[in-house]
Amino acid sequence: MLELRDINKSYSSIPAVEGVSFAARPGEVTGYLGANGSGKSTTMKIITGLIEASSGGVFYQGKSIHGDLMSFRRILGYVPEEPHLYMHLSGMEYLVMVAQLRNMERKAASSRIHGLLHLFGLHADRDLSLSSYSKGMRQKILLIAALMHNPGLVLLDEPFSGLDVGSSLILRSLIQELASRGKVVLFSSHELETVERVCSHIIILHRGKIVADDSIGHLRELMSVPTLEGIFSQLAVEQDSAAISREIADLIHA
Ligand SMILES: Nc1ncnc2c1ncn2[C@@H]1O[C@H](COP(=O)(O)OP(=O)(O)OP(=O)(O)O)[C@@H](O)[C@H]1O
Repeated sequence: MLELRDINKSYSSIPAVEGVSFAARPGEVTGYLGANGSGKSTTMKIITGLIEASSGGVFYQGKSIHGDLMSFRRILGYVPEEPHLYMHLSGMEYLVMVAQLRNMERKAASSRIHGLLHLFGLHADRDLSLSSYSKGMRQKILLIAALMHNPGLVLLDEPFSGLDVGSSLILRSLIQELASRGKVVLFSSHELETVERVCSHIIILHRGKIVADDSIGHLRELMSVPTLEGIFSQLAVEQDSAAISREIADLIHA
């Protein structure tokens, strides 16, 4: 189980996340939702140890991740929202480099990489440089890099970004398959329809604070709203979309 206990993070004394505590359990897909700037990526980076919380702790299987960050990272698979890829490398070279950094056995890693490239439809492009890949192709490389070592904890920050319909359908099923095999899966997305289909449990952040932590079914009942979009709008959307869109159209029309 992954647990966050009272996480606070400020940038130049401006709070980005405040008092964030939740648990993500094996076998469940936990959706992490919130408007732009609500603190989702900040939380994800704190879980990976990429940035440090101002206070609070992250625990995996009951132990602080900072006790042995290297071992924790070996069981972690992370797809970042804003990746830093080495664009001069080919897809294949990049994945081999990631496998080496993870100390994966060379032959086993190679056969796993070839297999995953085939399944993600990228095998024919494996020797092209990442700079020539489309956004969706790069996203698939990031997914392969995050999953090829069979991580126990899977963190996906906007994983559907750039994927076409067919690939999104595969990823949807894959996320559920990974959870059903006992992994802890935490994923953030703005695609509420996908979240509604895939997640057993959702957490909604609003301005850095958790405003919901429950199953979608229970939230529907509690709030008497039939859809996740309705729940999200009540808890985390403050503006009147129709009024703003009219103002934008008026402004450009003037
Ligand atoms: N490196 C940084 N320096 C200063 N402020 C930051 C930094 N990174 C994030 N923030 C601020 O922290 C807050 C939360 O940002 P974060 O990227 O976590 O939001 P998010 O929920 O992932 O948003 P989005 O949906 O747009 O990706 C925002 O107010 C943002 O401006």
